[in-house]
Amino acid sequence: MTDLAEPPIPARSWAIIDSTLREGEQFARGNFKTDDKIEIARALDAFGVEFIEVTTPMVSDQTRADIARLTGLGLRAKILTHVRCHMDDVQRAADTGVDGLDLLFGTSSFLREFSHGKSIGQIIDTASEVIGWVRANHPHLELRFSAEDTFRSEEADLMAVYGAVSALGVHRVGLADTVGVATPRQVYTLVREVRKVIHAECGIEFHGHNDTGCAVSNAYEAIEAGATHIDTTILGIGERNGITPLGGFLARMFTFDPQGLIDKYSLELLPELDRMIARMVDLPVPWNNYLTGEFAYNHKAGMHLKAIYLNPGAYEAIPPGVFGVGRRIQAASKVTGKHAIAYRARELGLHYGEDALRQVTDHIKALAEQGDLDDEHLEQVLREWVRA
Ligand SMILES: CC(=O)SCCNC(=O)CCNC(=O)[C@H](O)C(C)(C)COP(=O)(O)OP(=O)(O)OC[C@H]1O[C@@H](n2cnc3c(N)ncnc32)[C@H](O)[C@@H]1OP(=O)(O)O
Ligand SMILES: O=C(O)CCC(=O)C(=O)O
Ligand SMILES: [Mg+2]
Repeated sequence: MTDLAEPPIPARSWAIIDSTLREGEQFARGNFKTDDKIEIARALDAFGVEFIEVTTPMVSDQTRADIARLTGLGLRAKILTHVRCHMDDVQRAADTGVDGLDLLFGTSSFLREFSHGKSIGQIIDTASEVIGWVRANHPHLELRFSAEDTFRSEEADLMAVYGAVSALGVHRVGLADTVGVATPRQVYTLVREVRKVIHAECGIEFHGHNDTGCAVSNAYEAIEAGATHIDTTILGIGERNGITPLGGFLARMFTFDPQGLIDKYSLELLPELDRMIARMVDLPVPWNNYLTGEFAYNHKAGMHLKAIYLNPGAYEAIPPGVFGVGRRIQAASKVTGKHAIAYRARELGLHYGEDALRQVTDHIKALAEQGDLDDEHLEQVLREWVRA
């Protein structure tokens, strides 16, 4: 028999930059107050993300004060602020107590024409002034430079910009799929190309929007190609329909390196994180959310249920308990089968012969044609059938 499973990829070293407190503030319903920000930062820290990205202090005095509160919490996670590659912004950001600055400058023709109006040469000149100033005056700060709208930028422009900022000594470069247009193959190829023009210790960060549904797979391909940092937000909140969700990304990575993830993160806290953000943005956790959605571990069809009772791994790629969630068995539907009914009956201390089991199963399937039965109704039918 042919084994269709891909061989596991070797464990790679990567870290999460959670941007719920930056990209998440750009979500339609994201407007976090000081206490919310503290709650989010503490929860992310308890979960174990390595970095927390916060909004630029240029937004307002309140935002600046909030950043100072967050940096004073003594969290284990490093706090980064996301700022334009501009002297005013970095001067304002440098003394907020953050561990690093995530600089960005749009390099696509869209952003060069309609956003900041600078040429590639001017971008490199400004980057050298800004990076030079930070390195001279705040050498402890971790520096990242990202070419916003990377995947609609010219490759030659990108290589010139990344090569220049790497030579100026940034710790990481960022590739941003700002409008969510990149394919996994494009991400893989570009990360490999960028690696060739940056210094050996320079990290590569990937930030992917989900407009075309590729945010998780693009993050995965970035890592495959050698990226070292992935941007996420809780529930994927962000501009438009958001970015790589923390839970979805971890689900993807768990299948390759379960123990690595268990060692690095408090995975069982994920449902609390998702519920916390759902509460703050006043929306439900989506029913089909990765791992924590209401039906993410619902099992219904008879063929599935037979196998699930014997070994849940038969129809689950990831054990739910690791992520602090439970499975739901929906035995009383028209798509159920005799094994599921027998199992539920045994749980209730009821036993049927083969014929009776077939009959009660068919009866339940017929009843369910009018709508699925809840567990109480199923129990009632099973008990009455035994008496009958
Ligand atoms: C894809 C992303 O998510 S990028 C991150 C987006 N984040 C934010 O916008 C953070 C929140 N933003 C804000 O609070 C405000 O936009 C501020 C404080 C940054 C700027 O506010 P304003 O001065 O009122 O400008 P406004 O927002 O209307 O326009 C953006 C300005 O940034 C400039 N700009 C855009 N990108 C860059 C860049 N990488 N470096 C320098 N300047 C830039 C634009 O040219 C424009 O300035 P201009 O009016 O001098 O041409
Ligand atoms: O700074 C970055 O790398 C990402 C900025 C951003 O949010 C985007 O391009 O979508
Ligand atoms: Mg973004």
